[in-house]
Amino acid sequence: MVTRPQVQAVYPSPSPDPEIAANAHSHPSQSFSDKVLQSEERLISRELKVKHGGQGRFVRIVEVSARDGLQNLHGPAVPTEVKRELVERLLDAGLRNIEVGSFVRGDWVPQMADTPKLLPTLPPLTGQNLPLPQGPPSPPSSRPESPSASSSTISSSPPLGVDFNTLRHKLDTTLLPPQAGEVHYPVLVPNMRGFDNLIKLQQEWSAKGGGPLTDEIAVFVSATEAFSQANNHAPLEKILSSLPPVINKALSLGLRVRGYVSCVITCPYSGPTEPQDVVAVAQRLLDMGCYEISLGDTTGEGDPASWARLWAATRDSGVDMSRVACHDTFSLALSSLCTLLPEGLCSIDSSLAGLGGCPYSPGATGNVPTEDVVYTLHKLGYETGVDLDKLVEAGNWLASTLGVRNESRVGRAIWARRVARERAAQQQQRAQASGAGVAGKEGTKGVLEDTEDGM
Ligand SMILES: CC(C)(COP(=O)([O-])OP(=O)([O-])OC[C@H]1O[C@@H](n2cnc3c(N)ncnc32)[C@H](O)[C@@H]1OP(=O)([O-])[O-])[C@@H](O)C(=O)NCCC(=O)NCCSC(=O)C[C@@](C)(O)CC(=O)[O-]
Repeated sequence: MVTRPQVQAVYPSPSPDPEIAANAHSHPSQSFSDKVLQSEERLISRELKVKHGGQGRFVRIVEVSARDGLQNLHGPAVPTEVKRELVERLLDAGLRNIEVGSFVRGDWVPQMADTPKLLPTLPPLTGQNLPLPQGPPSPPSSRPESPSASSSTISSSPPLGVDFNTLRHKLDTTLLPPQAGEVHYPVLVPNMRGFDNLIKLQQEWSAKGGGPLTDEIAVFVSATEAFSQANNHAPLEKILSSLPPVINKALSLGLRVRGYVSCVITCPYSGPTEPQDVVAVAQRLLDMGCYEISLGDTTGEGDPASWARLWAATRDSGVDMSRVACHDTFSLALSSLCTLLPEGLCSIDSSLAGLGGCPYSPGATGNVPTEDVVYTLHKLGYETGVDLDKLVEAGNWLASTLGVRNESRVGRAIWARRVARERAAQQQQRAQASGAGVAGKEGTKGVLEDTEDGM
């Protein structure tokens, strides 16, 4: 019998900079953002508009902070309202594939127990043609709207009241494929019981006139026997043979099914994983009807060499498995991703502010921070459809709200610069108001130079 491991909180809870915290709590469409929008200095990512290497190729981000990020947090349950705002902020930043929760046992993973409560509160799925941050207005959705649509409709007005078309920061949308605008809210489903709970919820919601709550489930399997026992509480073969009815039922109801394979590089209990074991499990999931497989480095021990080895094995199998979920435990996630990008990596699972970990992989940190991934991709000339500035705002808001450290170095750096600029602008205003314009300008110059030089 496998007992639930005692895992210490992964994140310390430092007191965030009060000024940063105050700004992080402000609504993105409110004064701080407005001021920044007016500032020529807003676009810290302006220098990213290079086109080399990636040649503008679109790389999809699957954002997992609301599920993988929160599932491991100890202490009081994160309020459903915070999760809802998180999803809205992610949508506002341009993310479209947002994993929002799990239908697992609430007593095993308490932070996911409110998933049935959360789903009906989210901006309704609009299916096709949700406007990208910079895209043209979309036609009205033909799908039925949820009862909450009047207060939270994203097809006609974006969730945070931001008119995307007025944003000065324009991403190069000409390079984004049409499906980049589609919203998906995948939810983790371990077994038929979990799937039945989802369907029951949908039926109750539909009876009230609500629309689809999700169009995607994700099933998860380990590449190793030991992790299957720890995570799914059953032997690997038993889990694999239990999934076809779940997947068939989901497909028959029009849901798409994503497959996760965990521990693709190493297992916290059995050591290095053989690439052929990963390929064998992934192949079974694909044969069952999963539309894609996310290869999960659960322990975060992957490096460019081990990923290259696995990549070669998946390629030799003749099956496309070019989607990965790297935890960043040993800080090599970005290096690994950069190695895989020229090899055809097309989708990356990542977590806002690097939030997360796995309850069954002691010491593992969260998925690689989304801010760091987006920054790197844009820098290398790939497109994501994501507004880095808004993402950074969301990451700082999330870390501050939860009282945890923001694990995104990009997020911290960009936010610090913005705070410094804001401070400088305030100093300048004060100096001008007091009639000391020249002195004020000199003071501002000093603040900006200090900040940029210091990073
Ligand atoms: C897998 C289970 C559900 C099996 O749970 P179990 O207890 O082994 O299931 P069981 O079949 O023995 O049933 C025992 C009781 O649980 C109930 N039950 C059974 N299933 C469910 C369900 N779905 N929801 C609610 N209740 C459920 C079931 O109905 C029964 O209740 P009773 O009849 O005695 O009253 C459990 O072990 C569990 O919840 N584990 C947590 C797994 C988890 O969430 N892990 C973290 C996510 S995976 C991950 O993070 C890795 C990933 C995906 O991110 C990739 C990567 O980065 O590596």
